[in-house]
Amino acid sequence: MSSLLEIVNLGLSYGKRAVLRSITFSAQPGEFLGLVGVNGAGKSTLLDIVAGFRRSSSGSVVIAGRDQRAWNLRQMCQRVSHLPQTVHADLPYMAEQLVAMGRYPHTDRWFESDEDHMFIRKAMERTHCWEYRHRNFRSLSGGERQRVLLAACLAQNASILLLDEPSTFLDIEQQLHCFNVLREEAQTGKLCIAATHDLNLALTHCTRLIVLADGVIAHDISASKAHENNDWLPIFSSRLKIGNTPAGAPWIWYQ
Ligand SMILES: Nc1ncnc2c1ncn2[C@@H]1O[C@H](COP(=O)(O)OP(=O)(O)OP(=O)(O)O)[C@@H](O)[C@H]1O
Repeated sequence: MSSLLEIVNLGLSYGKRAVLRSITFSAQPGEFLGLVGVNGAGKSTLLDIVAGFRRSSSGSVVIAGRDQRAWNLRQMCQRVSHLPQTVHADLPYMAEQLVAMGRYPHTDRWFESDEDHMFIRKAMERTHCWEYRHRNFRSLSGGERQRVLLAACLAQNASILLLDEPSTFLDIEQQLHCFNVLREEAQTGKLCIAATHDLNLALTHCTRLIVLADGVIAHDISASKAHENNDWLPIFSSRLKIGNTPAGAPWIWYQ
């Protein structure tokens, strides 16, 4: 199967400090990658580069078989959606208007089409925020805002979803729901990449873990086999242990 995303020898330095070095991996439609690593490991930087918001110092990003720089902005936004780690909370829009912005790459009209409305409603229902579609974004709680922003990403209907800590601010039920929705997106043939600090959410929902450490990919492992080799765990903490859930899935606990 051809790669939807191919990253080759990517590097980024700030002055003399290399934040990312020799990052190389490819990913296929249907994969759900958990991008994990300690604070400052480079997760957001990598997602930002793939989204086209930051320029790498070296290397290349190939999206759907074509160098990222060969796509124009609209074409990029049709293919890649990005949920940033932080969004200004004072955006002066209703929740539904914000989600509608996810449709902009697909429309050249002033008003949204029936199809746009279908995507907007479906996305808001999936992230459980349709009921407050008429609320001002500024008036929503942190978790309610996060659900609206995730809905905007889904409404964009891009083939690659880049999500920077998508479960931030969400209660436990909504964290599980969020990762379930992303897994479902991947199962429809999209590629989801989520940066997260929740290793168990990643292990139980992602297909693969990319572990960043000191600016490089320290481990690239199948989530379902993550317990077969626990070399990657001490990167996070010496207090972590890995075992299995009653259903046989990998599970981490701390001492
Ligand atoms: N504009 C910048 N100038 C200098 N250093 C930067 C800049 N932007 C990011 N960095 C550094 O790059 C490193 C990687 O940052 P990044 O935000 O990608 O980490 P992260 O893995 O997403 O971290 P976290 O888990 O804390 O969100 C950090 O050490 C950060 O301080």
